[in-house]
Amino acid sequence: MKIAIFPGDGIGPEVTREAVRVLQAFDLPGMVLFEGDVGGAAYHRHGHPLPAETLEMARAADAVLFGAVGDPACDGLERHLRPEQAILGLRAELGLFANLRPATTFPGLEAMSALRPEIARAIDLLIVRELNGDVYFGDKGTRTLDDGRRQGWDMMAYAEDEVRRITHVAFRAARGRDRRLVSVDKANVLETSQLWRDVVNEVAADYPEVALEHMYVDNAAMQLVRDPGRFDVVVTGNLFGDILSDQASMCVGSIGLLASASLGERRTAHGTFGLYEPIHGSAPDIAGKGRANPMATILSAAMMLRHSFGREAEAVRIEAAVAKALAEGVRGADLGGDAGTEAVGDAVLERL
Ligand SMILES: NC(=O)C1=CN([C@@H]2O[C@H](COP(=O)(O)OP(=O)(O)OC[C@H]3O[C@@H](n4cnc5c(N)ncnc54)[C@H](O)[C@@H]3O)[C@@H](O)[C@H]2O)C=CC1
Ligand SMILES: CC(C)CC(=O)C(=O)O
Ligand SMILES: [Mg+2]
Repeated sequence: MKIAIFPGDGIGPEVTREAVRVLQAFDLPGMVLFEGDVGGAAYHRHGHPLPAETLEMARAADAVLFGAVGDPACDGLERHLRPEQAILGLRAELGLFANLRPATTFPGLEAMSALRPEIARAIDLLIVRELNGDVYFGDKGTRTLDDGRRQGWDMMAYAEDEVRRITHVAFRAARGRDRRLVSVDKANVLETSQLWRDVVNEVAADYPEVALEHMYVDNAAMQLVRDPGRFDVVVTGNLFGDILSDQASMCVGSIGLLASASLGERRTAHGTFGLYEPIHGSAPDIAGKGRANPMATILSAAMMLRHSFGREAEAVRIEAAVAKALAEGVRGADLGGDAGTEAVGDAVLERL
């Protein structure tokens, strides 16, 4: 059980610390943790956001626990040196194409949702976001047009095999849940999306037991707040999945609650190699204040135990402890309370 810990920037180290405490509480046989530099922290120490030794560390591990990257002091750097390149680079280099982002209502937390409690109560969805393609990884640049105006451009593209493999992941997930899949695209405008839709329809033939629906992303954003209960599994591209998952977090109550698993094809002794991280970023506005909610990272550690180590029982214990803490009124500042990062970690540990 080799776990690479990459805390990163801003609140990354604060929330990762609490998740590590939870992992260590199980005292699992053979669990080894080693820590590496990523993001702005790595740039300041090594001159690069994803140093070669960090990437090697990830390759040598069975799983990676990732905090967050992003440092306003680095916003002026050339793009390839910016902190965000660390997470993009890890996702690409490690072939982590499937990003699972579950969003489920916690009993007792309905009033914290940005939606009305009776609407929030029904949320139990899984966003399956493609993570290795789309406009995030296309060629990009800025150029000067003939008339002297500057133009920024980013290439959006998906190859059919990229769509096919993430669609299979989503259908398999739907098969194990409520057998409803919504594919989100913008096929009325984008060629990338038309191909996406065509390939999803082709793959659907293998899963007749799953009800498939296509939805344009603008409508999906609206439906997500109108009636989130209508969604079971959502499959979508990198950009749309990024945006919709932040939105889903506020339907649940806070971005500090949503975990994620990024998986590829590499197998470990007990599951799939993966990178596990909260869906939020480095939150520079609250960094260093001990106010970040570590629950999303703690729940990401639970996903790690489940997907990379086959430790379902321990994963369920963590998820139950978080749910219990929330049900018993433990609230970070993001949920209108005054429990600090460490106090939230303590509350989860006490309920394990
Ligand atoms: N995977 C990653 O490492 C990601 C990195 N980023 C980076 O993070 C930096 C900040 O980006 P933002 O757009 O501000 O997004 P963000 O997710 O870091 O923060 C958005 C808002 O949510 C709050 N927030 C986030 N996590 C929280 C938590 N655990 N507890 C309580 N409040 C929390 C923040 O205080 C802020 O007000 C940028 O450099 C961005 O590129 C953003 C998203 C993902
Ligand atoms: C920082 C970005 C590269 C990605 C992002 O916002 C995310 O994965 O949620
Ligand atoms: Mg995001």
